Amino acid sequence: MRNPFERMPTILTADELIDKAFRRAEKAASSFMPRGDRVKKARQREELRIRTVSNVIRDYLKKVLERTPGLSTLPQFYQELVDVLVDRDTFHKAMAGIDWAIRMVRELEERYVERIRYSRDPEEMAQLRRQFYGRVASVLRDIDDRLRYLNKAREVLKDLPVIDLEVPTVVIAGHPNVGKSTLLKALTTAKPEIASYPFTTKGINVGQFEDGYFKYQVIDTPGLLDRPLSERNEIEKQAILALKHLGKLIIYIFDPSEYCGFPIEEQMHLFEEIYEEFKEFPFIVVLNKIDVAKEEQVKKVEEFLERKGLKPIKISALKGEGVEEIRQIIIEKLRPLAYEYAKKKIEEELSRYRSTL
Ligand SMILES: Nc1nc2c(ncn2[C@@H]2O[C@H](COP(=O)(O)OP(=O)(O)OP(=O)(O)O)[C@@H](O)[C@H]2O)c(=O)[nH]1
Repeated sequence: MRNPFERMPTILTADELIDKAFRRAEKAASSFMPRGDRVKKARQREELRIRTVSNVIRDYLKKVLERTPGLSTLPQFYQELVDVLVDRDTFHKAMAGIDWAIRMVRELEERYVERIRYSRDPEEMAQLRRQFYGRVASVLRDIDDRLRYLNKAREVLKDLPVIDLEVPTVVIAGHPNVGKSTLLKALTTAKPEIASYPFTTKGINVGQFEDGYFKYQVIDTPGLLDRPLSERNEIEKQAILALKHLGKLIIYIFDPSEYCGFPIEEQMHLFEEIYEEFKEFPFIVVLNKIDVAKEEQVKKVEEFLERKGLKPIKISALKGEGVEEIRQIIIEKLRPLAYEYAKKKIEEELSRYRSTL
């Protein structure tokens, strides 16, 4: 899966598009060798200008429409993210405006070509063509606001994280410096990809691993699941909501050694918030940095978790200890889902194949 907005072209402003179309028309007219008498030549040349302007504008606007995904057709995860970044209503209006402009330009083209065909005076033809230019320019200026809006939307939307939505996904949570990215690196084979993420200044880390049959994806979203809820703004809250449509399993990491800079109590508090927020999800609770943590620190967290009926896995992500156990639990919990996803994908491919027969 790629970012659905990746194919959107840069959106030109009305004036840029007008310029482009008029320049192309002049170029076409200057290399054109019309035949016949003076009147015929003038007619052909003016008609060519009008057709070229109309084609350039309509082709470009059609490309914009084709390459802009319909918001409601996007997977839920992307819809949630899009809703915080752009206003759906304005976005739809912008698309409708473009559609309207395409039709208007086409109509003007037909109308003015016809009028030029009836004219016998080259001066009048040039005047009609200039009138056509003026009317087309005014149609485009009418939608200038919408074009500009769409371009701004594109700027943010093209930076949405590229996440494979057809692979079951594990989301890592925990305070900064507890070892989230170290564990992600240890779990996933490929070097984690740092996808940009418009909600935080840091990128989102994405890595995958395979169990021989299926793929699993692990992501770490710095800035989202590493701070108390009260510190998050609306946009971040919405981004967390989006994570709920993506994540199928949460790995929560504690650093009982407190080397991360957050006291155990604070870590417990954050855990409670995230545990509550994602209560419908299976959790794997991890105590990291076991190589440097003191026994009483480990015990303190263990007792806290025991009261909730949870048994943590003790690891050292840095030394790779316990990582394999986590991998096995992920596989055990997500394999049925991985199987479902794979089956769905094969069925889709089959039906696409059948439709080509
Ligand atoms: N001793 C020890 N250090 C570890 C272990 N795991 C991670 N660290 C160290 O802890 C520091 C923070 O690790 P990161 O993986 O960057 O932590 P993070 O949670 O991803 O941090 P943010 O990206 O800021 O959220 C690094 O210096 C790691 O080398 C471990 O098991 N033992």
